[in-house]
Amino acid sequence: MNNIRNDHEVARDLATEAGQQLLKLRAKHGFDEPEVLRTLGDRTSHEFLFSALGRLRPSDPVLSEEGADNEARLESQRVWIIDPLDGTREFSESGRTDWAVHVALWENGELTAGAVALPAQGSTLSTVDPPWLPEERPAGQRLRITASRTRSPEFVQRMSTQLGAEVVPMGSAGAKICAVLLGIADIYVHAGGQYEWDSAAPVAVAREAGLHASRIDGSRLTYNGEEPWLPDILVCRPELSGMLLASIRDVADRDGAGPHSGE
Ligand SMILES: Nc1ncnc2c1ncn2[C@@H]1O[C@H](COP(=O)(O)O)[C@@H](OP(=O)(O)O)[C@H]1O
Ligand SMILES: [Mg+2]
Repeated sequence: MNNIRNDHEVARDLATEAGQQLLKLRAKHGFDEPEVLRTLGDRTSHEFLFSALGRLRPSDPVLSEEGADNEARLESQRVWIIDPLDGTREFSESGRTDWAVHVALWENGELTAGAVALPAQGSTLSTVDPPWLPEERPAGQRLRITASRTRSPEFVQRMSTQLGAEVVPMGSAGAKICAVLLGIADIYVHAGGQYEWDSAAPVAVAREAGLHASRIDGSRLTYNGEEPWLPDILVCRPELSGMLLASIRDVADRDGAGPHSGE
């Protein structure tokens, strides 16, 4: 890690290294005991990231899915928000590549750096060099909405019918936001529950690349709150956001689900 120069590179290198450790763990343990593999994966990655950040950025508190909350973060101007293993369920299933490691930096109210490692896809997307978004979607292509494989909001099906869109089920918030960044999907929508660490790093990269990222009522995603609960999110190409927010209002209100039904 001699080449670390700035926060963007710290995020990228640590997420990538944690991902390598997770790949080794999968290779060593196999998939016969998924519960054991999940627990080991969460713990190994958390311990690596927590101790590396403690060494490289000793003054910065860390908010982690796997760590006890550190109240110092509420007074700090810099906080690392990490999800050591996003898509834990998929990590423990043989052959799946939709799981990720998230490392983000929050400074004075904004996400300023972030990286999402997709170890089983052999890549890390980060604010060092965010992916380039094509200026336009290919003409005539059907919209593709990626949503949770296992906890997709009820309104996604109605939304896809209304928009004539295809639904692409996938695990991990990070993998889904990367799918939008890589042009595999056009939209990621989630509602009903999530935490800051599930979206902080991928949202940092998505914003840097020029994507829209907001709550599903169009309001700001805010991080390092007293409660790290951030239950819904929309990520998409910027020119789609107005139309999608209107569609969500329409389909989510129809059954009384409302944009913030998960809170
Ligand atoms: N209703 C809910 N409540 C809390 N967390 C949720 C949730 N739905 C999804 N998540 C979290 O969001 C991440 C992506 O979910 P999904 O794969 O279903 O899209 C997962 O993170 P972890 O894998 O880190 O636990 C999952 O736990
Ligand atoms: Mg997560």
